[in-house]
Amino acid sequence: MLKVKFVKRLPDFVLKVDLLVDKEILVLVGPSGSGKTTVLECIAGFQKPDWGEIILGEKTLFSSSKRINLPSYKRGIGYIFQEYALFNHLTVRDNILYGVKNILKDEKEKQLNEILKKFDIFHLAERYPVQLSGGEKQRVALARTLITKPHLLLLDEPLSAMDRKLRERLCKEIKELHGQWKIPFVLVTHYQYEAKLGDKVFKAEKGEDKGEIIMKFHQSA
Ligand SMILES: Nc1ncnc2c1ncn2[C@@H]1O[C@H](COP(=O)(O)OP(=O)(O)OP(=O)(O)O)[C@@H](O)[C@H]1O
Repeated sequence: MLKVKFVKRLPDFVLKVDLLVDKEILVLVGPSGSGKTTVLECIAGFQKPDWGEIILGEKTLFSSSKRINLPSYKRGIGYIFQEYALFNHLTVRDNILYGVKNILKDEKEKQLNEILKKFDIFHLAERYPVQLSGGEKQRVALARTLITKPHLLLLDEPLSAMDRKLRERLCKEIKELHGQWKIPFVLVTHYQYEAKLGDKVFKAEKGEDKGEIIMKFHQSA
């Protein structure tokens, strides 16, 4: 279970977030600049809220009252960025192994082979990211993240660079993957069609409170 409740002052508005995510897919929808990436970055530990709490399972990731702010590498979170952020100078194999530390070489190879098979990218292991299609890059990015066994997966507009047909296929893949992994997924998008992936969909809504502009995410029916 992920509990997120925080306030963060941004240059143009105050972002107020209150979300509860079980082992389900939560989608945040909103126009450009509504604070979606900021929500993910606060959960991941790349940005700091001004006030509030972020709790994942039993672990407090952030608490303003308890003065806790775990660094991102201790949060056990996987993050899929907008453009996947693969390392272009590394092969698929080395991209995937990048985050796997402190385990024996044989075990590392075993985990690598398992994940390459699972994502149907075994044949791509020695290729570089520039030699991959958009869908293949997504699978490598997912494999790289999931090999670290995160307790939560954050996806920032994972399908925005794809054509419609591929988007539909990859939407399905994300849904299937979620069924296997059984951890909370939080996906942000400004496309309505990706919202159908969500067990819960929250939409950005602008309001006003005591003369201040507030941005909140409200659950849509
Ligand atoms: N590091 C930062 N410093 C100051 N302002 C920022 C910073 N990052 C984002 N902002 C501002 O915060 C607001 C929310 O940005 P954010 O990137 O979270 O929106 P978004 O909904 O993810 O947008 P998009 O869909 O375009 O990615 C914007 O007004 C943006 O200009």
